[in-house]
Amino acid sequence: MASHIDDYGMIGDLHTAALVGTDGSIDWLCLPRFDSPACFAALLGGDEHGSWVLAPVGGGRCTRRRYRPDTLILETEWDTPEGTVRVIDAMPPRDGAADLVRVVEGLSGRVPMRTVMRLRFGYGRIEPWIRCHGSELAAIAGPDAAWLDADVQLRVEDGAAHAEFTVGAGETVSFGLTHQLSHLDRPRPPKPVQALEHTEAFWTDWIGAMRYEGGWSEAVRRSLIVLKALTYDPTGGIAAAATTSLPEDLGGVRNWDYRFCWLRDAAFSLQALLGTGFIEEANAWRQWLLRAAAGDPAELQIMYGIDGQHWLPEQELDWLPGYRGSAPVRIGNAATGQFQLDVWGETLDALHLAREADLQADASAWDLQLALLRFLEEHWDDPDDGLWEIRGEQRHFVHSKVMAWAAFDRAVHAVEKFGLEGPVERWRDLRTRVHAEVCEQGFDPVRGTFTQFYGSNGLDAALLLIPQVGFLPWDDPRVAGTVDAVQAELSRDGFLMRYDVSADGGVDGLPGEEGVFLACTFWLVDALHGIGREQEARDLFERLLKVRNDLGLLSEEYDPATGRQLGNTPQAYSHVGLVNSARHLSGAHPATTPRAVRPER
Ligand SMILES: OC[C@H]1O[C@H](O[C@H]2O[C@H](CO)[C@@H](O)[C@H](O)[C@H]2O)[C@H](O)[C@@H](O)[C@@H]1O
Repeated sequence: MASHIDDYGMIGDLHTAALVGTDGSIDWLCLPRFDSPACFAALLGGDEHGSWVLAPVGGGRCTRRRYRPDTLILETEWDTPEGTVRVIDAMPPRDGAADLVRVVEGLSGRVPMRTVMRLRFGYGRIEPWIRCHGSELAAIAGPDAAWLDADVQLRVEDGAAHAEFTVGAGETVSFGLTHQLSHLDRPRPPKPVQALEHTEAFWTDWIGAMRYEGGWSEAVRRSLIVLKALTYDPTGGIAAAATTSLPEDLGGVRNWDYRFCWLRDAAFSLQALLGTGFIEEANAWRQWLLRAAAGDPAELQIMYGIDGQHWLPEQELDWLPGYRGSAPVRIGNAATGQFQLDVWGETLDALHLAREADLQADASAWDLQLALLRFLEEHWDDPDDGLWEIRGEQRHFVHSKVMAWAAFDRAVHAVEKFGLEGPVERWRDLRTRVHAEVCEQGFDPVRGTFTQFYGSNGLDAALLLIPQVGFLPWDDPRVAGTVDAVQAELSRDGFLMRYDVSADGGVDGLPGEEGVFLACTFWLVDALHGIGREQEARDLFERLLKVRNDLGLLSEEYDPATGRQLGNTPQAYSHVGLVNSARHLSGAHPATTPRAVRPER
């Protein structure tokens, strides 16, 4: 059975990521990219779907683990009756082919170890043809080929590579796995020790460019490393998470594929990266966006593949039973075809933020903005599916309209502040119209709160963003009323649901419940801080920090009843929330002045 979601640590090479359990088992790895088929898919099934165990013979949970400071190198240690042993796992930044290195270090005594590497390509379905000679193994099936080089003799049994060995204090035993497309030549095998040195230098150098001097620095650094690790380096596209189909409702059907780039999530990531000085990543994402969204603005999708791919059809993998029985397992995402009005606002806001942050001028960015605005002028008053991607009836979501307001507002500012050309009078009028409509139809004066959609009985956590985007000032009584109402109706043990799944007769059209949404709870931190309830904001932030696993990782959701994380992991949305809340609580420089804290690297 797969481990608890929060028992997994991530290693990655800026093209893909692997999840390593506290038991030393790698249960998830898609090769060669985040969105490729998995070759280790035990996360969504059992060992028969592919995994790689490297642990003491006695097995069990490790005694402790950590990332090497400021890196994505994972060190897992076991104290056993025979001695203490450490397994170091890393994926060196890609240099041609994908490498995964595992180095066993004896720390004391002599510890008997075992490894079983069961490669199953095609999401656990395809057993490769394996050849093994001594300490080398080659596996091939369809488009995939992989090679394992070990310091110990390997044997093949039951379609998997096995080895048993003993490691003494001061000794090391290394394993290097390389993947390549099967029609290409075998790449050079990794040299594990040099690979670790290279990986360490890469990450420490990268995070060394951070310009953030506020509180909770350790947690912020870790979250930024996660955001970087979820970025597909060749294109700058940012994956929403490293996994598919980890359930929002354990045992339920709310299982989705997050290995794609949502414009919304990426726009939030951009705020966090710009706000901490990472200009290059912001620039790369903008270029990704300009390529992905090129074409007819009416065809703008809410998400694309990490390379800008448009077609992401949703399919169910019926041979995988799902994480602890949470079926179906889905790949692709039908939300791609949805109309989510807020995405125009978030995209235009992100491009505006980039311009304010002085990112190298790019004329095509303004051309894209103009095209998006032309579409928005015609469609801002259409009902949509909203940012929660409901699969029920389309509605006039308040958050969507607020983001349409933000889009017109940023357009007006672009003309006023940067002298760009556009129909500014028309945008000013639209800005006023949208604002008036939202205040009239999206606000319930009896309850003193904005509502989830026009005429709704329900609320949603996205209403907390109203003052953040500048739609109303923090001291407006309607803001305080909304914060109170959202907190009262959507809190579970102090954490926030994104909406009440039962309100308005089941707004999302899906069966089952779900956990509290971590990004939304960070928004509550920001809202409490914004309306002056400082201590409450800090206390909630501290509680959220405790939800992180021992490695500082957050998935999408959390179940306060079991104290376990839920949903895809690690999730950019949640880590962005952490970084932005830390920045807000620290009074750090706004995202628009990233160079203000320290000079550029
Ligand atoms: O449960 C409903 C929806 O859940 C997913 O969407 C959520 O994740 C997205 C990526 O982080 C985020 O942008 C969105 O706001 C979230 O609601 C899922 O991808 C959808 O298909 C699903 O309908």
